[in-house]
Amino acid sequence: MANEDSESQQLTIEIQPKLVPIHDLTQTKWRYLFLFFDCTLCLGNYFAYDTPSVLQPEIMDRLHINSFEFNWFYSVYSFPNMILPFFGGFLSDTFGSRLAVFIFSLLVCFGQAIFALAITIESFPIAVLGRFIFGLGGENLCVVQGTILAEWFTGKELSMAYGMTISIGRLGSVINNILEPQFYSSTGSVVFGLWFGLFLCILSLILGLFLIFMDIHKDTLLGPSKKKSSEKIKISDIKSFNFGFWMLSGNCLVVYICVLTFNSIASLYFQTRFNFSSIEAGYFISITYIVAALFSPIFGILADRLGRHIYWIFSSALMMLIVHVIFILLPDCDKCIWGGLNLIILGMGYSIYGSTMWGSIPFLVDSYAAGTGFGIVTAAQNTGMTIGPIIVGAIHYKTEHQYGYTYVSLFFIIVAVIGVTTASMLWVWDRKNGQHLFTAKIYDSSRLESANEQEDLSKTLAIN
Ligand SMILES: C[C@H](NC(=O)[C@@H](N)CCCCN)C(=O)O
Repeated sequence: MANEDSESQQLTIEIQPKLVPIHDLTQTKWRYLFLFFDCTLCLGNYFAYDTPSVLQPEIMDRLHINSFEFNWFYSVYSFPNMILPFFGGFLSDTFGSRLAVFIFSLLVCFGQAIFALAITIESFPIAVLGRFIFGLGGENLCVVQGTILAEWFTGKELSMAYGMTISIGRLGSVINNILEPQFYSSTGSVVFGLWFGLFLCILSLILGLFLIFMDIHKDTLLGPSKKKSSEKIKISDIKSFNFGFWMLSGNCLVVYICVLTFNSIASLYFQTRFNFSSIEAGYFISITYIVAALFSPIFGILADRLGRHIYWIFSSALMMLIVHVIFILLPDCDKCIWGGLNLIILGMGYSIYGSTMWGSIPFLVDSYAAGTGFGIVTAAQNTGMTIGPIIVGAIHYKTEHQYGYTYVSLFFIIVAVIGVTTASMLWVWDRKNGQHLFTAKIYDSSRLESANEQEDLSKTLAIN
């Protein structure tokens, strides 16, 4: 009997630290419903962002604009976002992610409504204004999407969760590429597709409201937040962000150039080098996003299981380098598929990078500064998205007559080498500074404190 007693006591003591309060929704299956709402938050944005590029000749025709003017639709989106996501992330840390979700979702809808209206009434300046407002909301919404997710998913499922958001987002891009030309061919007008984009943005906003309600409910069940004043973000805190975080931001800037900037020129690239028609090239360039939509969650789950985020980041940066070296070595050919196969490697590298890089931010900044962290990395990404196409365009313009795409490929190789170098520097830094990117330890002092409190409680129970 005495023996049994001590056995049951031992059992209680062993289980105690693993017990979690059932009123913490982030520890229940409800978190997957939350993940669903989080994934759909940017769906409308991903879809509508890519619409002009799919309907470029038709929109240019309708508004009587040239390709330089058309590019304004993308520049006014990316250029302000070299800075804005930083403020968006800061706003989300200061006033809370829920208010930020609401405001940025409204801006996305408002911007897309203005853009669709402008194309309907054939006004170029109003269309530019619409894209600007759409951009104000769009990138910031994706910042909050990442920030709020880090509050619901801890280290062991974080990369899977980010992988899912990329998967659904890029699915939005692929659906746009497929649906928009169909809408155009069946209605004979670009207008229907643009209003459909608004419908998706409103749908994302409505599902976003469910996400807000779930988050409020989570906090109500947990009781009042015990955030100390020292845990509130101040602008000056940015100075104390560690070297690893800045390396990750620089790495994001260059690696995304290797994927997204390349993707933006890939249609013409495939038509020129491999002699495909624009429709065939369109199919090819979808490969990168289709692979990303399929594989991002899978690589995310693998990274969650195995940890070692820094290995994944390094290998994906290396894959970008391999892809662009293959492209420079590949001879021009008539309708050969090698370029398409190379895009599968690019899509794989992108899936690994997207799910593990964004998922690494909470391992490098304190949780109360997560929004600002996501904002800075997104601002870095948009800097790449703004300068990358300008440099590539200039190189192509100057060298295409004599050298075709050789110098453009060389540029991508140099950028990929910077990607591999920054990933290596991040690796070395991480080894010397707690190995957060190796063991997937959340960089969050408040959670560490509560873990210590729980440990103390279990020790007290064991003694009693
Ligand atoms: C996850 C990552 N996110 C982004 O690139 C964001 N800048 C949002 C882009 C949405 C379209 N404007 C990604 O998609 O890889």
